[in-house]
Amino acid sequence: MFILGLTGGIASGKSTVSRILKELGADIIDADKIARNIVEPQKDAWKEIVAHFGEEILTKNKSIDRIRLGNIIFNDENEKKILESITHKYIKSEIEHCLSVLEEKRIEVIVLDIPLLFEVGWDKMADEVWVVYADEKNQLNRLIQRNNWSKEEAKARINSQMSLKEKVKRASFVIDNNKDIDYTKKQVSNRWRYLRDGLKGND
Ligand SMILES: CC(C)(COP(=O)(O)OP(=O)(O)OC[C@H]1O[C@@H](n2cnc3c(N)ncnc32)[C@H](O)[C@@H]1O)[C@@H](O)C(=O)NCCC(=O)NCCS
Ligand SMILES: Nc1ncnc2c1ncn2[C@@H]1O[C@H](COP(=O)(O)OP(=O)(O)OP(=O)(O)O)[C@@H](O)[C@H]1O
Repeated sequence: MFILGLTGGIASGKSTVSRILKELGADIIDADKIARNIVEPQKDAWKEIVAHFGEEILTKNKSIDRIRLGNIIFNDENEKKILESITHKYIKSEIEHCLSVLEEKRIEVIVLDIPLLFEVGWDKMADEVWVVYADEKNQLNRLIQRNNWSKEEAKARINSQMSLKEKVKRASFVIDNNKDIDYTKKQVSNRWRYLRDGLKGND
């Protein structure tokens, strides 16, 4: 099974590219979705988070208040490290579980959509890595617009990640997501076809 890592910066367009790949027939593992599942009330990660951050980060129905927790960790590097040391082990084992299920189904290519692929060192799991790139201005504007954040809030999130330029340097392939969606679609479908043709050639 060929593992394709898909990453980028916050709001650079990973979900957009992931949607395009799905339309092309790809199977996708979405780390943000897994990160939400593992912190549901009463699960092990939820218990560890509440033990450290306290009940004040819970909503009335006991689920994690993501806005409150985000405000804490994106303004305090140490608290961010603590949250990651709790959640990443659960996220990794769920990804590994998904991979083993898909391996048995004889899926040819699996896309791992992981925002922190390089930061956490999970690029080692991938056979090649695609980075979705948007320049700083587009990334900031799209983030402000999508999340309704101030410029400062958006900048704090962007700065909490490895710089997108550094990710581009480490990429096997870069998708330029600065123009319209059709331009992005063209790059993705061409490279997807190239990848699939190469795999067929190896049969
Ligand atoms: C802090 C939390 C509760 C904020 O939730 P919120 O709903 O506002 O954001 P969401 O989870 O949808 O993430 C949006 C984007 O933020 C960025 N982001 C998330 N966690 C981190 C992090 N630890 N460091 C840097 N960027 C991050 C990613 O680009 C992600 O795509 C949440 O992001 C979280 O639990 N993060 C820790 C788990 C993690 O590292 N997730 C990333 C997937 S590996
Ligand atoms: N080429 C584009 N032109 C205009 N808007 C775009 C383009 N690509 C993405 N967007 C918009 O920018 C925002 C961010 O895109 P998207 O959600 O795909 O990013 P992401 O990298 O998955 O973000 P996150 O890291 O938060 O999960 C969305 O509101 C999306 O609709």
